[in-house]
Amino acid sequence: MIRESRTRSVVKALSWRIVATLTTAALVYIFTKRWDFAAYVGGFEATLKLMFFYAHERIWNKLNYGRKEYTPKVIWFTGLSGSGKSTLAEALYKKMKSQNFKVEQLDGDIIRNIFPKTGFSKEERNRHVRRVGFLASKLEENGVTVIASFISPYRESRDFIRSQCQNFVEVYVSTPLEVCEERDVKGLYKKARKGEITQFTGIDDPYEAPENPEIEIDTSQHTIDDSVEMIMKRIRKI
Ligand SMILES: Nc1ncnc2c1ncn2[C@@H]1O[C@H](COP(=O)(O)OS(=O)(=O)O)[C@@H](OP(=O)(O)O)[C@H]1O
Ligand SMILES: Nc1ncnc2c1ncn2[C@@H]1O[C@H](COP(=O)(O)OP(=O)(O)O)[C@@H](O)[C@H]1O
Repeated sequence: MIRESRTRSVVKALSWRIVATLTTAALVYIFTKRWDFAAYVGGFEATLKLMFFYAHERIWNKLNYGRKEYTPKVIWFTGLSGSGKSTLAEALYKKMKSQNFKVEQLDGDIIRNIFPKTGFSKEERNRHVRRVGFLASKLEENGVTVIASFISPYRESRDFIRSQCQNFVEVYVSTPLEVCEERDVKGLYKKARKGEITQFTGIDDPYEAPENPEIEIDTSQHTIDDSVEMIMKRIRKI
């Protein structure tokens, strides 16, 4: 959360005072043609209004009227490879960052590049997903909203993360397999079909779709911007 410091209030008060007092002094001079009057009125006005402005700012800082409290969340994108998880996560991250949310992004490919020995067996995927989920819950505990994008194909590991988090928002990116395969962003579906890679989610490895996700998006039906707007709208209510 961003708070106005006392110094910022003082600097704002000063800068505004200079502009406003010069205006007042100029008006007094225009009406009286007296530089001494203009200087006296300007001087008194500046001193009094500086004090009042500071007091006004500090009083408003104590009032909660018109302030909305935002609770941090773990926004978890799950879905097949190529479904659009990373694309949506990145767009949402940029949008939230631009609105000054305290937000962090975690992506399957990036984590796997850091820990390249992570495999794709059920045990390895579950271990990897639970580890990241635990980290996400710690970030959330400390006020950071986490945007995570992992295939996370098994319900048990997603449910584990849900149990660790205060506000878990499961976003099921339900783009059909045929569309993901058609996109084949990294050429992995082609390799999986040829048998050059095995245990590929959706081809020869399972994907357990969420039963009650907070949000479901099929990216073959919605643009990136619409999807991000949909998520933003939904998370404001959670
Ligand atoms: N066998 C197999 N199955 C699925 N995915 C594979 C596989 N081998 C490599 N890749 C690439 O690894 C990315 C998935 O990593 P994740 O950490 O998100 O997967 S998981 O949650 O542990 O299931 C995934 O990235 P995305 O396409 O962004 O999902 C693939 O590029
Ligand atoms: N509406 C959409 N939303 C998200 N991605 C889309 C959309 N339309 C086309 N795409 C494309 O689909 C691909 C999805 O890839 P990616 O985000 O890496 O998926 P994943 O992280 O699920 O593997 C990207 O090349 C993206 O540009």
